[in-house]
Amino acid sequence: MEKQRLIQFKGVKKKLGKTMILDGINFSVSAGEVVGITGANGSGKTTILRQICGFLYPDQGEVIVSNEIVEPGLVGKIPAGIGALIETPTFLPQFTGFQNLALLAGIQEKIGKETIKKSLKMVGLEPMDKKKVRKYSQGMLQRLGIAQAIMEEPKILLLDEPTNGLDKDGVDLFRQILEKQINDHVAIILVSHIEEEISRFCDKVYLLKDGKLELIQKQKQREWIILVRTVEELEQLSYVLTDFRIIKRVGGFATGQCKGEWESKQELLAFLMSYHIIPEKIMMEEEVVLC
Ligand SMILES: Nc1ncnc2c1ncn2[C@@H]1O[C@H](COP(=O)(O)OP(=O)(O)OP(=O)(O)O)[C@@H](O)[C@H]1O
Repeated sequence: MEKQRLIQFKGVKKKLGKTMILDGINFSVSAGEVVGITGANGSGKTTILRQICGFLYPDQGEVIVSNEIVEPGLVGKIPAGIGALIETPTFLPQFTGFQNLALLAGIQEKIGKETIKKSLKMVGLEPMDKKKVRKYSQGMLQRLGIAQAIMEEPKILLLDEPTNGLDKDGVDLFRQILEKQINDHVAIILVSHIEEEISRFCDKVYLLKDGKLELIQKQKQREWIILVRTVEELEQLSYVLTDFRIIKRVGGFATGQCKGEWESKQELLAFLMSYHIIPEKIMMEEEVVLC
């Protein structure tokens, strides 16, 4: 069964000032899919996100969100079902993080206090912290921005440089959140300059250059951890896997790491078994971080 396409760009052209920023853009994002967009500063990545939110409209072509053409008339109001973190999030400085989210949620009247608290906890912020947002660090603001984007359990999530300013714990929490959103079949666009981030999470990656989108990665590259009993087996792995490296032992086993496009552990296991290698265990990188 074909997955539901939640975002579609059809021949979208957009001029800003005298420059043609988007010059015939075509792409789509389905439920549960993560599409990455990368490109130089000023190439127009945020312009794409703004059009999905209805902050800007194409000069030519169509932007279709949840089966509806985005048309003028809703300026400044993000359509229902979209969670967005676009550029540096702005909040009211005299209020706490919780109060800010409660105010934003109050506008839509869709979620209660407990859901807001849950979102804050997911990003590692203490819901009842009395600290005002004006005293937040950049990383805390970014965490609050992510909480705001996910709190209404959107069907579509737009993330512009989401790990900006996050420390290692923040990045780990973000990874867990993204995994959850994918499992919940959210359609996600991730704009990022960080190659590692974009290649790990995205099913497809586009480069935006001179107003055109070029597909530069077709499938998600995940990091896999493979545990085996002997050093000889590690050596065998290094022959059959590209980009294979030996890492610190996990759980007492000889351990290696590689990058690859397998959809599941079973798929990787089948690949290794075709070379008569039977690993002790296969893990995804994030599982090792967690243990
Ligand atoms: N209202 C406007 N009028 C004229 N030009 C604009 C306007 N808004 C944005 N631009 C220009 O459009 C181009 C694309 O901007 P956009 O913010 O989409 O780029 P970006 O790829 O997101 O950049 P960055 O990586 O720096 O965030 C930039 O050159 C910007 O200066």
